Amino acid sequence: MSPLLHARGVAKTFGRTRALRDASLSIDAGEVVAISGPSGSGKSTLLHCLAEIVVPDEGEIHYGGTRVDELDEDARTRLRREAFGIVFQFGGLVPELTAEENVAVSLMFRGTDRAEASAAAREWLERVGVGDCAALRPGELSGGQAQRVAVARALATEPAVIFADEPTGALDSVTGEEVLGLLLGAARERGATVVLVTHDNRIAAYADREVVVRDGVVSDVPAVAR
Ligand SMILES: Nc1ncnc2c1ncn2[C@@H]1O[C@H](COP(=O)(O)OP(=O)(O)OP(=O)(O)O)[C@@H](O)[C@H]1O
Repeated sequence: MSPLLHARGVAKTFGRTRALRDASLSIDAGEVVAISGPSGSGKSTLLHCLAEIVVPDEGEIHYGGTRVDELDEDARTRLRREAFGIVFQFGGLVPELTAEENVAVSLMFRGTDRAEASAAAREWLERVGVGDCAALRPGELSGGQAQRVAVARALATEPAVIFADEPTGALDSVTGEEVLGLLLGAARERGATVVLVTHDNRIAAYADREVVVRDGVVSDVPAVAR
């Protein structure tokens, strides 16, 4: 079986910084993979390349057997909206929108009408334990509440892959583990794939597999050879 996500020889430079030099990684459908490594080693850049947020300078990214790093911006945006859910360290919620609207918007981008999207958003907020925050804006939420809203937003579209960049990094350890538990519980229930960046060993231990980035290099044994 070919992997769901596959990076081969990916390199990315920002100005004079070589963020990634040679990253190769294969992820199977339904796997929960932690990307760990020292600060500045290129973890987030790798996640952003896999999630089609950043285009690599060299190398290839394949998703579902199709090469996706060469798609144009519109096609990559469509892929992100249709197949991916993304959780950032600080939530990345839109400050002007309420919690409910933040979640509903991701569904509306996919064509769900407003009433249905709002109802689904309220349901997801309930599921992650912040149903009573639906009418609040991100500035009125605690860090843990905001991150639960971000998790609801990422899960609401039922994506095939959830990318999470230090999703618990801004939270205390108990809240962080609760938020991670919600994210992984919902993902595993649906057989979704999760790619999680973390520098925290305790968080990485929740994954099926951990890959380490060092100085922009990742070497990973393809799933078929393990
Ligand atoms: N948009 C950017 N512009 C300029 N430099 C960047 C950009 N993104 C990343 N870098 C640089 O690339 C290198 C790798 O960054 P990256 O964020 O991928 O590392 P990381 O392993 O996720 O780090 P951390 O654990 O500290 O978040 C760093 O030196 C960083 O400063």
